[in-house]
Amino acid sequence: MYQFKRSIDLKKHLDLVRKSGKTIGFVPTMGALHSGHLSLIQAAKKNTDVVVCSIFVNPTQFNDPKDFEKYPITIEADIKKLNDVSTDIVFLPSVDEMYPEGLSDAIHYDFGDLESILEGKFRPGHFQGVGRIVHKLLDIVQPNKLFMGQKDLQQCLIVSKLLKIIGSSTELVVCPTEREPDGLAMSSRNVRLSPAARKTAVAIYQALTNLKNNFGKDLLFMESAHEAMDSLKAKGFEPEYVDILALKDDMLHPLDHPADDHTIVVAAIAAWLDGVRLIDNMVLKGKL
Ligand SMILES: Nc1ncnc2c1ncn2[C@@H]1O[C@H](COP(=O)(O)OP(=O)(O)OP(=O)(O)O)[C@@H](O)[C@H]1O
Ligand SMILES: CC(C)(CO)[C@@H](O)C(=O)[O-]
Ligand code: BAL
Repeated sequence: MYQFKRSIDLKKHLDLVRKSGKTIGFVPTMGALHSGHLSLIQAAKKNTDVVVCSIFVNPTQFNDPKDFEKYPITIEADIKKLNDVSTDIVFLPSVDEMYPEGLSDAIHYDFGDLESILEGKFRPGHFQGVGRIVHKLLDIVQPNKLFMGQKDLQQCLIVSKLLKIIGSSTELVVCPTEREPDGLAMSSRNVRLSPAARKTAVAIYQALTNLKNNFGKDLLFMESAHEAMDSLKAKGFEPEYVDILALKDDMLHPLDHPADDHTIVVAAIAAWLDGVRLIDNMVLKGKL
């Protein structure tokens, strides 16, 4: 596996890859890799010739400095895991490499209403930071396909919008959420849960599954969401949102009327447990 720290070196290498007629798949990550990340690498390997994974804990997308400080870093183990699944290239830039202009000097992306709901509402500035770093990484890697996880569904929609804003021809491939055997969505932040909280954490998945099983049985979406919120609170969570939404035209809309046959319906949850913020979502109706 090739390792690059400088974008100029990675760019030169990828120019040669492109000249040889090979396609490039890209999996951006913040490291602390788990099987969810590795499933993205596998999808990229299936669909493209040369797979690039980046590991960069991007400071500009953290609205909470404590979250940034505590973000798990396991570089040696990450490199081993990437090697084990025969990743072609890992890109490990420094903050100075990615932000020579400094952290505060940012351009603004117009993501519209998508930026002010769900994650955007509770993590102000988060998606501007995601847009800024993904834009930079895309300029360096120029992949044919970009692989991202459904666990961060809103992030996928933001990146889809970013690709349009910057006129990129890269295709976004959204991959399914990998789960632990009990159903908890794999996430780098799970390692920060105490053993007791780790057991409780599965309630998020259970709440989503309940919403899915009950969807369509009545028209009381709001009530179902409130019940899910209350049951999470009773188990010791501090939920930020439990929302049921319609996915249309790369936008999530509040579902305030019965969904027609073509509408994709999604439930999304964010909740704090044991000082860790967990997110997950599930399609209740239709297919992404
Ligand atoms: N369980 C999962 N299944 C599939 N893809 C995932 C999963 N978890 C994360 N990803 C995807 O991996 C990519 C990198 O995500 P990231 O490095 O932030 O990991 P993470 O586990 O989501 O971390 P955290 O949940 O702590 O933010 C993103 O596209 C993300 O959606
Ligand atoms: C896309 C990303 C790598 C940008 O830093 C990050 O938000 C993530 O890991 O999901
Ligand atoms: N997995 C999305 C990136 C973040 O939580 O900052």
